[in-house]
Amino acid sequence: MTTPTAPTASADRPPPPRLALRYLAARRGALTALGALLLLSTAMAVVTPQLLRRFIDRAAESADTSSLASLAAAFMALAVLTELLLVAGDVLAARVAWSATNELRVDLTRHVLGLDLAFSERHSGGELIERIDGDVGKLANFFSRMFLLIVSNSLLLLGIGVALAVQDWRVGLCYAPLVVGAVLLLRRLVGGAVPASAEHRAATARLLGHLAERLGGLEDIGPNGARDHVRRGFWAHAARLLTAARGSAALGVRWPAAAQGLASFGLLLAVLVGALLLVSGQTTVGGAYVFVAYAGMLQMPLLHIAHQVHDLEEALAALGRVGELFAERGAVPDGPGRLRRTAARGMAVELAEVSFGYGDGAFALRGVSLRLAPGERLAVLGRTGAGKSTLTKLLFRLADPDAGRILFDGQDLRGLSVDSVRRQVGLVTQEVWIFHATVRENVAVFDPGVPDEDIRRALCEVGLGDWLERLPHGLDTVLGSGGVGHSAGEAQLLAFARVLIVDPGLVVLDEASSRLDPAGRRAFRAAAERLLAGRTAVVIAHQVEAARTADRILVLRDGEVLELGRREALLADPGSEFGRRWRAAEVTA
Ligand SMILES: Nc1ncnc2c1ncn2[C@@H]1O[C@H](COP(=O)(O)OP(=O)(O)OP(=O)(O)O)[C@@H](O)[C@H]1O
Repeated sequence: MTTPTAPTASADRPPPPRLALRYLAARRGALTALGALLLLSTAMAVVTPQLLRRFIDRAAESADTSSLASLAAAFMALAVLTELLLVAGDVLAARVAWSATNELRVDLTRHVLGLDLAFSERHSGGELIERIDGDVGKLANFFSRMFLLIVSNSLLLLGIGVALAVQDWRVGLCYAPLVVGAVLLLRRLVGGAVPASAEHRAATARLLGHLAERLGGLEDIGPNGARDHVRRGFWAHAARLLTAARGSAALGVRWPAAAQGLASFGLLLAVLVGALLLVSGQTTVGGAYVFVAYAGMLQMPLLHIAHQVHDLEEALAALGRVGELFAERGAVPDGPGRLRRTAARGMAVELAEVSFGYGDGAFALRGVSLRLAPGERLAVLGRTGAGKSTLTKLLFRLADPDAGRILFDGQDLRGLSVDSVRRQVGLVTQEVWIFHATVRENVAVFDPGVPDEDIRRALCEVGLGDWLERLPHGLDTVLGSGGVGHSAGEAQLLAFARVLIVDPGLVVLDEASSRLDPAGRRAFRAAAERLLAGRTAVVIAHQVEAARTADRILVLRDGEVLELGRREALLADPGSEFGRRWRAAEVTA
């Protein structure tokens, strides 16, 4: 049986390096320019102490002031140029980082939006925000200059070593093991901090997920006295986050401290060696200065390399998580075709021996067969758990049947793209999501191609004409949190207007009016009549009253068809369950 709730990671997930290459390759030009800038500033960092050395030695030899002045001018020009290169590098790196991470965020968001209900049931909103924004944010440095910094700082270390060895091979000899030892030690310390930092991020994601979920249910939490429980949950998550953050911070400071210690040790060594060589007359004051200057410069590339390696490990972990998210597939595979409607208004709908289960061994629907001609209206009744919403999910192609077929206008849904099917099914449930956006955007669902006239007409048709008139800025009025409020009934009618704009071949109303009061239900019914007129429709309800205008009735029990037939025929049948419930409800047809 199909398991729409099971994770559906697939084997065609792009491995992290390939995923990264896709975004890096698109920025080849900027990255090459950035590499050139970094190389140039590295070369300048190695050359600068040599200029100073000459200056000091010439000054000690009491050389003429004009050559000293030109050396000083060259030094200043080099310093200014170095700063300019740094600024240009920062600007370029920020651009690359922003454009690459934003592109990745957009791609990820689009991918997540294309996934199905089962996916959103498995992941809380807070967790997804952390993955789409938090994990991707970790990649900013990776995309812009992580590798370039590792390379340029390694080159700087090499350049310092070569410059020292050229000047005095004995100093060069001391330098090499010091640097190799430092890099190995830092590598160990940095590696040790990575699991703690991963736990820190995971604890953050859990807290955000918890908060988002509880905030979503705020309306139910207050009246039901669950505030203390929510507060305790928050403290428990926050306490775990604090422990993880402390652990990560404690390990995170070890390697910068070690790098600083090593650099100080190198500086001390350089001062000693420089003093010894100077006193023994084997080097000049300028030469001794260069030893000390290069030793002082050691700390920066060591810290940078350690930092970048740390970031690289975090970035690879983040890339792995991003890759996992990209690998999520909907429970329903796309078919090769696109749904074609054969009539202008409603579609013909057919279910042939449809069975479906949620993977727990039980059937939610079993052997359901029915046919609806274009424009026919079916009311689906049944007790709780009878399989009504499961039928909705299959019609909206949130899942495919385990056995049997569903056909729209004679086309098997399995052979069609999911998107083309969902475009032809207008689904309204009791949960209507009103976006914090204008009325126009809410009705057209952000499609800028929908003319205002169509939006106004749709709103009037569902009975929201007067409501629109009263809005302070008409279609430009912002709804949702912080904007103009709306009732549950108005939200339902807005959902109807959305369906009218899309003009689907099948409309499914799933318990859509169950939260409304009698007045709201009357407005709903009137709007539903206008919406459903001439369209094929499936109306799912607990209340038998919803079958008042239906052509056909389907009564489900434990996933199986208990009764199916034309409404009048069932009403005329004294043994009909639907007829019995209809009479019990004293509804007049
Ligand atoms: N996501 C799910 N995972 C596992 N089982 C599910 C899931 N959704 C529904 N079921 C089970 O499938 C069966 C049919 O459920 P369905 O939601 O279709 O019933 P329903 O008629 O719509 O009920 P209600 O009127 O209460 O909404 C029930 O036994 C239910 O427990």
